Amino acid sequence: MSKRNALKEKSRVLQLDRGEADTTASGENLNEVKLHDLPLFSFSKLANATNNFHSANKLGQGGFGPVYKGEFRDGKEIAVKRLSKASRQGAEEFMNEAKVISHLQHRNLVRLLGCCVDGEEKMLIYEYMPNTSLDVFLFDPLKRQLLDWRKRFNIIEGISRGLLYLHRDSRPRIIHRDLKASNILLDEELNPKISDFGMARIFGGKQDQANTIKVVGTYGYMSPEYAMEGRFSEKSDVFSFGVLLLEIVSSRKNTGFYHDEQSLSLLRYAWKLWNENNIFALIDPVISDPSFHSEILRCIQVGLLCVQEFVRDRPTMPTVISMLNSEIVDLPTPKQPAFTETQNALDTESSEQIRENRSVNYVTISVIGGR
Ligand SMILES: Nc1ncnc2c1ncn2[C@@H]1O[C@H](COP(=O)(O)OP(=O)(O)OP(=O)(O)O)[C@@H](O)[C@H]1O
Repeated sequence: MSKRNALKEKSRVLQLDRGEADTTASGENLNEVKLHDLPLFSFSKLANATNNFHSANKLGQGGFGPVYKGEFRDGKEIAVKRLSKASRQGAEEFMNEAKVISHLQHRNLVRLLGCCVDGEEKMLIYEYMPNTSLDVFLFDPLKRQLLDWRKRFNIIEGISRGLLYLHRDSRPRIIHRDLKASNILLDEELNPKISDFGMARIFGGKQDQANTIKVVGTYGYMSPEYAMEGRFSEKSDVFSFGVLLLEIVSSRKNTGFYHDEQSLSLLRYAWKLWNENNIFALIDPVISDPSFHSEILRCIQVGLLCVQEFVRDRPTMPTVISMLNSEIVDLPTPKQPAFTETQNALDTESSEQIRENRSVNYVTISVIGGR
């Protein structure tokens, strides 16, 4: 390799400067990510685009640092995630995100436009999503009225297609592990894009499940086998998708939702209504036009199938899509969802403790895994 090419190659390697390298069992260096074909942006270009990372340009704060809105001279808008130097966890997620998303391209995944590596500075540059994230619409009394049923169904379909791509069509295959409303970004036409791959895992060859003692994810969206045993697979993402689907239909958060004096999670409430033959009561009145009822009911039933307690009972994403499109006409009757029978560890006061342990939006529940 010529000196010039070697230099170019070096600049395409993101490195964490923290002494000894962490490696995987196969010897892969986790502190180094090779970003072939990913455009590099200079620090000065990004500083210009974001008005020197001005606080007025700040879109929010994620697990690995602030996110800024920027605009290039030609008018192209971007979102810049800047790795904050303080957080080691953030640095790991940053490297993971760069590694995972630089391989992916799908219209329902947020697009990574490039990166910046300049001394201590590390940034990832994304297409800008003017409507921010789904939670901002869904859980706001005024904004949710902008989401009629057609738009919501389009969002459900888009997320399911993005997830199908990750599970079955992308190379390598990906388990997202943190699917939730705040990780679904919306473009100008409210089309959904799955984002935040900081916790995603790459699955090789025929691998269909993995274990971890470090459970990362978000309270309310994690499947029982993942939250309690650290076991994750396509089906743990399917569980999160089911929670998300029920949230989209009801405009209610799975967590922090209380019905009457009893505290019921959304899953419990949905299951109660299902058993009382009163499932239409779950539908957000904003979308409750009787002409859509059969389509909405189908979506609720798919959602309930996805959140079933046992992994084997939950559908895969190809089946979910066939069910949503009515290619499968007769849907199975859902069995009991997870976290609905007894007061579960994730559903009682101990969840308060878990919430307190949350750093921004994720939890580390290694205790529940029973090391
Ligand atoms: N491409 C983008 N376009 C517009 N806004 C974005 C974009 N990416 C992120 N944001 C906004 O920036 C904020 C932080 O995003 P980020 O993905 O870093 O963290 P998060 O998902 O909110 O939290 P966590 O990383 O803890 O899960 C969010 O409020 C999101 O709405």
